[in-house]
Amino acid sequence: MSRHKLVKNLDLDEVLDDYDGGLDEDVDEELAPEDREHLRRGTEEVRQTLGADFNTSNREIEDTLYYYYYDVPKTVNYLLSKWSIQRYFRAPLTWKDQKANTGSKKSKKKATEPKADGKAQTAARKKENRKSQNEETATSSGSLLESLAAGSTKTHHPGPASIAKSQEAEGLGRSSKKQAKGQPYQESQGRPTPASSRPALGEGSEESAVSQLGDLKIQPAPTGSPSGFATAILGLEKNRPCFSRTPAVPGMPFTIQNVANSKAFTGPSPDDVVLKAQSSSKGAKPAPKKSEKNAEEESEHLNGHLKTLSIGDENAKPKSKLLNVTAEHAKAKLKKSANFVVIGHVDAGKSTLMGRLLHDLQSVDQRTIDKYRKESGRLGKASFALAWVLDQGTEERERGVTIDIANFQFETETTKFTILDAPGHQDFVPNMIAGASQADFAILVIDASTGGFESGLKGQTKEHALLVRSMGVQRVIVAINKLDAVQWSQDRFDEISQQILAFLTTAGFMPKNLAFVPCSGLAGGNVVHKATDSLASWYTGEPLLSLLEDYEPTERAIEKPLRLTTDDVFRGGVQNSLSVSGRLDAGTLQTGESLLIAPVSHTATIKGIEVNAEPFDWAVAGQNVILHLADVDPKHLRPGDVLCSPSSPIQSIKSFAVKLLAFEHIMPMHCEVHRGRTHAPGKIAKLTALLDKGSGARLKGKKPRLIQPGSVAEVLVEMEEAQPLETGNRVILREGGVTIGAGLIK
Ligand SMILES: Nc1nc2c(ncn2[C@@H]2O[C@H](COP(=O)(O)OP(=O)(O)OP(=O)(O)O)[C@@H](O)[C@H]2O)c(=O)[nH]1
Repeated sequence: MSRHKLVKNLDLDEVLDDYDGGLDEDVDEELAPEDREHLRRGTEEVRQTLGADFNTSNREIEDTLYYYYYDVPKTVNYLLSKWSIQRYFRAPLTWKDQKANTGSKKSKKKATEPKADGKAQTAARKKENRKSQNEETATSSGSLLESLAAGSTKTHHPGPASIAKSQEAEGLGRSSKKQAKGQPYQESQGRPTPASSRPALGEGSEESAVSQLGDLKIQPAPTGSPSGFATAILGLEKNRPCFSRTPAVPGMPFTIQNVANSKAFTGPSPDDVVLKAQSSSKGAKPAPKKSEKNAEEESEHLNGHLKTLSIGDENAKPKSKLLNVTAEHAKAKLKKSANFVVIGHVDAGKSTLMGRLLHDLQSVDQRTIDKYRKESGRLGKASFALAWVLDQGTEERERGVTIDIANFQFETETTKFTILDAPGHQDFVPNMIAGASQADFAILVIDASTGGFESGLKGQTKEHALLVRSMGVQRVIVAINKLDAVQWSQDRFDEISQQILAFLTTAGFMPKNLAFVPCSGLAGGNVVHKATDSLASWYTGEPLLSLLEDYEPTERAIEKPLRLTTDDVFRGGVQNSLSVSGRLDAGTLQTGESLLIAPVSHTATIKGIEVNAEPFDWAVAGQNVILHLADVDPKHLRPGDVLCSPSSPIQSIKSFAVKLLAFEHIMPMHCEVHRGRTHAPGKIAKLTALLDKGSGARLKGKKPRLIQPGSVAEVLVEMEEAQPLETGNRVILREGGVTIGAGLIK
């Protein structure tokens, strides 16, 4: 994960408090040589992107880079947004202005507080900030409205304070690095064989999966701890008191329709700021153009109106419409939707393939791709231009490696798809697990180039396939990629298909749920359109896109008790100081409904719901949602928490029996228990019994002292802290950066 993604956790007020007009001297001193190098290179890149005419100081660029953890596109976006706001209001605006105007109270406070006691100040501020968060959001909107009212006389524009506040509300302002570590509350910034012979995608036997997995000869995963880099960014530290979260999907995971297109101006335009404030006020509408003659009279009239306007108490308890959600869902006849995870060994071409898919579907325009081509060319990585559509982080781009799950939505005539592009590198398997936990099916990308397939087999190809199967994924489209690199050789395709088919069937996948397509993400053959290269004419089957559309939705657990595992916690905008995202695992929910947060047992009320970025009154199992919450302190919510109904709560448990497929030798040992995007420390306390791979029955004999890789067994896992887990949940056990087993809680 790129460092800037952690910045979502930061608190603007805290930074503004501390901000003295440049990088603090102590921060400057703290900078490691690589940070200084990041700053230097980032500043050069920002200057190049903005052009020689763009008027800003190096200091300001450095500050912005620092805030965005050296993310150049975000820095450019911020500076451009700021520039457009300044131009709009024709008043120079600096962060010093922002600070002076947003917090004279704070400035005074700061003057009287000794800087030496920074820690205490920070803690106090955090407490105070949390307490007054909602109040401040409303105030910021209020001050903007007041400015608008005054502005209608054409003599007064919102001052920098309002702008700064609205920037803050929209995540445009600076934040502090300090709060990044371990703070749960975040500021949001923010396909086979020819068609005739290809088997149809269908259902597989769930029970047989774990047992069939047992027949496998599992390639031992490379041993050794994750790199320092991975440990730092994945938060793999031991002894955390509760589930810690694998790094978040960048931004708000299920609202971004087109990340690439949104990059140019991610901040709101001045018009957006004004319109948002107008629309959030009760009944206020943009005023029509007025004639000079009655402008004054009308502006007074408008002032009167605006004085009566107020932003509603965002914590006011929303009323439930008491809908029968199941009936509403049946009535709505929604387009089918599916999440798919893209897996495979590092550099198999996963991101490039998805970039190609989006490009050919025109979800990303040619200009953006050209820009990426130019920028990646400058880094000597021109071949990664398509991958950049999904790999948005600076480190990801510089290293040419996907680190975190990238999330992207697109729509065809028949289906709304969410891509979960998983990292292939072994250090980032936890992120791949996070993606797989939300997937309906998988695309397994295989590098067909000479040596590429073979090294993938030794690497993550098999581990990824086993992990997705262990997590309940039954359908796999095998994209045999980079065929352009082997002259679209049919022999190569057949050889790879046979080997992968044999492996996947042994791993518990049913052949009817597997499909194979020869393709090239880089050249574009058989992705959205059929390959035009004459060397590929032997393939008469469908391109990848058609295979995606063949997906038949499975039955969702709508009738079961509500379960939503939160994927992200963030500030969802001016009116929504606390929002969460995630996929509904089971049940239904509606606006006004009360939720119980597990494991903390606090309640919250649903103030608003977004499904695939559109407002809805309800949502059902299987949908990706954003919930805007009221009646809850942000400190009670962490990514990975489970939201449920107070009438059917999930229990938090400290130990559980799990039917486990061993990936490695297993004995009583420490392990990390991964569930979706979270993981927590625990231990395998007891090896209860070896199980028959076919029937799952306990094998007679002594209790095992060691479980061999490939065996299926029942083991007892004990957690350091109670966690919301229940029968039927799937968990992955890892130790020292290696997956040791996966299974189903009994
Ligand atoms: N010849 C050829 N090269 C490809 C193709 N697809 C990807 N590549 C190259 O393979 C390299 C890795 O591509 P990525 O898309 O980043 O691979 P990835 O699987 O997403 O990598 P990670 O997510 O980091 O595991 C890049 O240099 C691509 O240009 C292809 O179809 N043909």
